[in-house]
Amino acid sequence: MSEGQQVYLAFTIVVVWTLWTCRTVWREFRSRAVPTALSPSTLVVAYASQTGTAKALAEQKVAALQQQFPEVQLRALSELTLTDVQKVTRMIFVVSTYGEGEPPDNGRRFYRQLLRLVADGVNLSHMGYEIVALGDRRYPRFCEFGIQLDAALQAAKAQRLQPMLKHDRMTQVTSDNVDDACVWQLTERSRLNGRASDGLYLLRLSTEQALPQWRAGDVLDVLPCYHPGSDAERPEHAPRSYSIASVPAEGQLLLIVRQQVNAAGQLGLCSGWLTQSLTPGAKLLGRVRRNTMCHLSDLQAPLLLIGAGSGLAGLRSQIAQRAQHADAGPIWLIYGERFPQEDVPLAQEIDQWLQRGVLRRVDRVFSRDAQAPAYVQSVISEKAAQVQEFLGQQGHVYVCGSYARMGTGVERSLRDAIGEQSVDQLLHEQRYHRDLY
Ligand SMILES: Cc1cc2nc3c(=O)[nH]c(=O)nc-3n(C[C@H](O)[C@H](O)[C@H](O)COP(=O)(O)O)c2cc1C
Repeated sequence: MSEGQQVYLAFTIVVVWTLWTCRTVWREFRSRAVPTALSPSTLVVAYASQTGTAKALAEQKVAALQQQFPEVQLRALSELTLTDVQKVTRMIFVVSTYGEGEPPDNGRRFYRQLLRLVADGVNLSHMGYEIVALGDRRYPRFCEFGIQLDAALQAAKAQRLQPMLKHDRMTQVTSDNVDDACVWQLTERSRLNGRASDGLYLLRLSTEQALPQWRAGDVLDVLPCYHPGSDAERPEHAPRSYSIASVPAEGQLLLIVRQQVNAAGQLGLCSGWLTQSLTPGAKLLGRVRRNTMCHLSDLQAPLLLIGAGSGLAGLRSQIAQRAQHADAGPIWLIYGERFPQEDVPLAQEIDQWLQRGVLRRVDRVFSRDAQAPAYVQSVISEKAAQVQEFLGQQGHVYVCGSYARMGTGVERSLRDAIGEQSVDQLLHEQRYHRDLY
């Protein structure tokens, strides 16, 4: 081969190699550049979901529609703007209701924006829509967000293509097939507080079946007052949900259950059964329910855990998950109870985690402390600058406990402490997780 031919060959190889690399990079870029742009022919299935049920239903819908509508796209409402909506001609909304008839966190911004545009006289008459609303009839405002969203879309002159479908959580769950539920055995139950009333209990459950692979943040739906394997008929009670307090790597499923007692002194149906009637060794039927909005994938990011009472369950599972990873990011735990002497559940374990460095910082506060009564909200307000510094740009907030007694107060104090915009950003970037009941 002459020198000229050699140079030509080398040149050709370099060009082909460069083109090939560019093609590969472009393909990779394109495959990652989701979501793809919306066009008038795109059918958008948009969900707003707090604990993942509406999201899962929306995913099922997209899978079912793919054959008929190849251009179907799944989006969280938080990923959509009104400009997007003005581009498409057909949408299906799958939305749950949260709080006291409010939108879930990832639907709030979109809804606020929609209301603003409606007030400005926006016209969405080019768009047809359907709403699938998820709710729970035990709440006074059943499926309220679906209803409000429908009213706003009507006011914007969008066309309702189907009457709204309302799913009641209880009928949905009870009519589900419980065959894929797991039979659990209560191996141990211990009392976590020393007070005469408001017993808080740790339940250890094991199973002879393969251990389900749940994730921190998931929930166990328990069928109350039913002993699997006995001849007794299955009672007609709706399952009760409990945040799972452990991770599968621990080899057991832990629950932290508050014994509920009504004004007449009667024990709560499921909590009374779990904390009193059920004897160790007895079996129960429970199914793990995925709570995808409470799954934390970024284990390196700072994590601010806030909770009170039995909310410790959800917080414990997040700590246990990070305890499995040597390089996990820092955790700051803020936990509230009532009495400093009697109410320090899992004290030993938490202190060990603190010594091992799994927890960076722990603040315990007590609302009935004679010297310094305080709620978790007070810690956020008093340590506002430290909260802001701890969270930085990547930090996640995880709140677990009673919605009425704690959830709304925590959000208010966070907004005061780190600013409206930062909290909206946390919500938008799905870094604010709330497992509230
Ligand atoms: C704290 C809290 C508040 C709720 N408030 C309502 C409500 O006001 N109205 C309603 O119909 N359902 C309410 N629900 C029930 C949920 O909408 C229902 O469980 C739904 O299936 C959850 O769907 P998701 O997992 O997609 O968020 C509430 C649930 C929780 C945990």
